[in-house]
Amino acid sequence: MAVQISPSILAADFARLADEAAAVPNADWLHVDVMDYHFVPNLTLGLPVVEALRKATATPLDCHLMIADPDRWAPQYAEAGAGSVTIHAEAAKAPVRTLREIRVLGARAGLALNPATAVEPYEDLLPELDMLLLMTVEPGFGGQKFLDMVLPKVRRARELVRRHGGRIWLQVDGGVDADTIGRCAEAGADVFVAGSAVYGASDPGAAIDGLRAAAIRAQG
Ligand SMILES: O=C(CO)[C@H](O)[C@H](O)COP(=O)(O)O
Repeated sequence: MAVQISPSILAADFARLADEAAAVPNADWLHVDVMDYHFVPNLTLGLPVVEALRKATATPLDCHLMIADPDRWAPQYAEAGAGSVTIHAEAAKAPVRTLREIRVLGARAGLALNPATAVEPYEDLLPELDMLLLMTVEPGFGGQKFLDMVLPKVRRARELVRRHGGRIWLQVDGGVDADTIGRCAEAGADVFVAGSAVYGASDPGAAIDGLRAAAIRAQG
């Protein structure tokens, strides 16, 4: 599995987002956390910022919608130029329709699960997905401690994905750093979101290289 690193701009300087995007030329994606004060107790950014970022960087945008009504808004993020749009299973009321709309609009379609949400009930949705995101913290804030309890679910998700042809990327998000990324990779994740571990480092590009090397080592 190819390792991909998606630095989260949640940990970047919001006053200098174009510069912060330019500081990670070796990133596979830029992870954009959209929060609405409803699905999570935090507020970040929305469509205008995604549209501006799209013009400011060639790095594809990996938009993670932590919002209460993803069925209404997700297609607009695809139209705004996001390369990937992920909706939460806990929030979506019509996930099949929404995931299909995301794909029709040319973006990759992702489904996110909170730490306490089991993956098995969503097996039938796998054909609609390009990526499954397993949260390794409760969504809402950067800088939280990685939840080891999610690792068995990462293993079970990898097995489900394997049974469905292995095409779907398996992303982990929250508390991913040089210490925890190896455990995630060993459990079967292949796309790694890292906020503090990248933008909290003195050299964000070097931090990405270090994370990528650690994940590849753990894959064996
Ligand atoms: O989705 C998120 C929080 O809801 C963030 O992407 C995530 O927490 C990344 O930040 P860090 O690497 O600092 O934990």
